[in-house]
Amino acid sequence: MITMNDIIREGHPTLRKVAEEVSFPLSDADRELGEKMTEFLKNSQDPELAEKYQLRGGVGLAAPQLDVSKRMIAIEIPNMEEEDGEPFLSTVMYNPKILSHSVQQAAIEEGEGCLSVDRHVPGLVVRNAKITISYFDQEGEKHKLRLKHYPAIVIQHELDHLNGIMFYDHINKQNPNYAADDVLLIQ
Ligand SMILES: Cc1nc(NNC(=O)[C@H](CC2CCCC2)CN(O)CO)c(F)c(N2CCN3CCOC[C@@H]3C2)n1
Ligand code: NI
Repeated sequence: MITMNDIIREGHPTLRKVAEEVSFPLSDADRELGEKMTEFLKNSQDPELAEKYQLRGGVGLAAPQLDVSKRMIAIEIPNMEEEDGEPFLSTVMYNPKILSHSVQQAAIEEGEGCLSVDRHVPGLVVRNAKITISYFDQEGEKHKLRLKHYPAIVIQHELDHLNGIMFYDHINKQNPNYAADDVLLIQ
């Protein structure tokens, strides 16, 4: 199983690389890696397992964070309403791509963190509020998905990792908490 030891930290060159597209049919390695990434996120959201294996909570994970420079991300966004309900979005996306996005921008009010960053970096990370993405699933089926607000932000954070971008690259140097007044702040 993936633990924090498998996650590379800022300063590791792979985090600044543009990752390579995945080819289909998936190799066993790429298939298995996707499954392990999902397993990590689920474990990290289980209080007992997170405690037992000292996992930091995660709702997304990108292959470059495991020193695998491939365009694949795992997303595990729980259902905010009922606790043990079906997750809002639980999937591994291969070769994800933003097809279009809103002019409207949004940011998580308390800022972002990253499993590859062992420090708190304060500041607003302004992103597109709505995105339309395409991606391939494990079977090579192409999907198109429209997302907004919190899930859209999570996906953009992960897509950044595939292009060697870290969340703090987006933070305003002069005034980290600056956001134009039309930027939607998300709890
Ligand atoms: C927002 C949030 N970020 C958590 N961590 N950071 C991450 O996921 C990084 C990616 C996120 C940082 C901001 C946008 C994407 C990982 N990244 O570095 C991958 O590139 C959380 F853990 C978390 N939640 C809320 C839901 N909760 C359900 C119960 O279990 C705990 C869990 C905590 N929400
Ligand atoms: Ni991250």
